[in-house]
Amino acid sequence: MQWVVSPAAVFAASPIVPVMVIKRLEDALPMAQALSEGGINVFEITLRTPVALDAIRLVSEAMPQALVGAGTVISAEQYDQAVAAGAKFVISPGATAALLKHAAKSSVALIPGTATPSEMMAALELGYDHVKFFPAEANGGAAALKAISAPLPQLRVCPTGGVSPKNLADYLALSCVATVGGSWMIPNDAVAQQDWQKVAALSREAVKLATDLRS
Ligand SMILES: O=C[C@H](O)COP(=O)(O)O
Ligand SMILES: CC(=O)C(=O)O
Repeated sequence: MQWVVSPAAVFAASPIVPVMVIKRLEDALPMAQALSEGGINVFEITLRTPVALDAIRLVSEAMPQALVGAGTVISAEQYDQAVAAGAKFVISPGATAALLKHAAKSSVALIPGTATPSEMMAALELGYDHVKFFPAEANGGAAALKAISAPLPQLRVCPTGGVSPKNLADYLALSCVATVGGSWMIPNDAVAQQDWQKVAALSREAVKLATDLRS
């Protein structure tokens, strides 16, 4: 792969990758700044809203020191749009052969979503050794990931979907888990009220918890 920023660098940059859904473009920068104030400088801005690409562009330009990525990328066309907007990495909920092959030719890394040994093996066959386990809790949580990853020790995994302070310890205890994805530090009510202090405080608590659990 000829990726400028490796998935390993993304995983190493933060113990938590915040999954961001931005409905109002005006929220993009304050949300990213609040996460950063709390110690999180990797952002997954999901292409789930019409303003997502503009948000990626805005945050990338305003916060060049941060690693701004795109999430919920499910097609090659969206991949190219995210890259054009400035995404430094791309995350997908799934792992189609078309997307994996497209991203292998790109300069921007893809972290594909996988949920089964077969999907992880298919990703490995195409050179992907950093994947997401999605949706983590609905697929059996840390116990399932522990069992699935045992025969695939070369994989580094970011569990996402239902990860919270309650189960963070179980995931971080697994040797395959380098970082987790989650949205608990960006609750919908705080975003609706533009309560960025709350987002910053929850981010700070999340980073402290992850750091304490790892030490
Ligand atoms: O689709 C949901 C995202 O992966 C984040 O999941 P979460 O809200 O359970 O953390
Ligand atoms: C679930 C997730 O992380 C994504 O939509 O890419």
